[in-house]
Amino acid sequence: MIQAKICGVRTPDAIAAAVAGGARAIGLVFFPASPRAVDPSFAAELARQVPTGVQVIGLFVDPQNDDLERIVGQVPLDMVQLHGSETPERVADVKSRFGLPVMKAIAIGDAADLERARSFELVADRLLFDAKAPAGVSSLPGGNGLAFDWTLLAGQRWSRPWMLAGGLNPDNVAAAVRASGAQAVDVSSGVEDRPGHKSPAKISAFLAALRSL
Ligand SMILES: O=C(O)c1ccccc1NCC(=O)[C@H](O)[C@H](O)COP(=O)(O)O
Repeated sequence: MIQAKICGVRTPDAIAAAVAGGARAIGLVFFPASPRAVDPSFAAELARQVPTGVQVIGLFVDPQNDDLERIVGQVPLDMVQLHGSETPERVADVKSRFGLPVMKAIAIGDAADLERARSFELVADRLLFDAKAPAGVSSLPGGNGLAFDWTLLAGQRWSRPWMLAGGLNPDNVAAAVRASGAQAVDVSSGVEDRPGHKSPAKISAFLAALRSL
């Protein structure tokens, strides 16, 4: 089955639906401006409900070291996701300071953005290709429910595992996988009833669509 990460989870029933449907990772958002943000003590409770074998990934946007230290010390994370304007050097720094693998999110609009992504290929443990945030409309660099041209990824070879994200939902994820060649996908708003409110039914439908591939 294509691997799936359900991002921006804030409730035990969303975790249960993700795990039951075969998700390989859940994402906890530590970006205060997000409607999906969780505080670290609650995040630690949620993380403890995630069974071994399902990764818990902490999402940060241009984090300060003291914020990372506080959260990584409190929440049992398997991986850090950097979703801001972090450089390759900063990715390497976070990896060595905190001893956790790092997934770097890269906003894709055109082929030039894929070339930019190459600079992270040897330093990040995983890459996540997401749509660009709409200029002047959203203050969030991710979780905007927007897709990019999936065919930009077709035929590209990467030395690190990568995930496709951006505007995926139960109705389009199969087409997105076919068009991009993705072996792993990430979803947030496409499995919500409204921003920050995950729908267990939509999570189940999303994962069922992947199982049918
Ligand atoms: O989800 C958020 O609120 C968020 C906030 C700030 C930075 C990144 C954020 N989400 C990142 C993700 O990994 C999302 O799953 C990804 O952007 C796809 O989102 P969507 O298009 O809503 O499925």
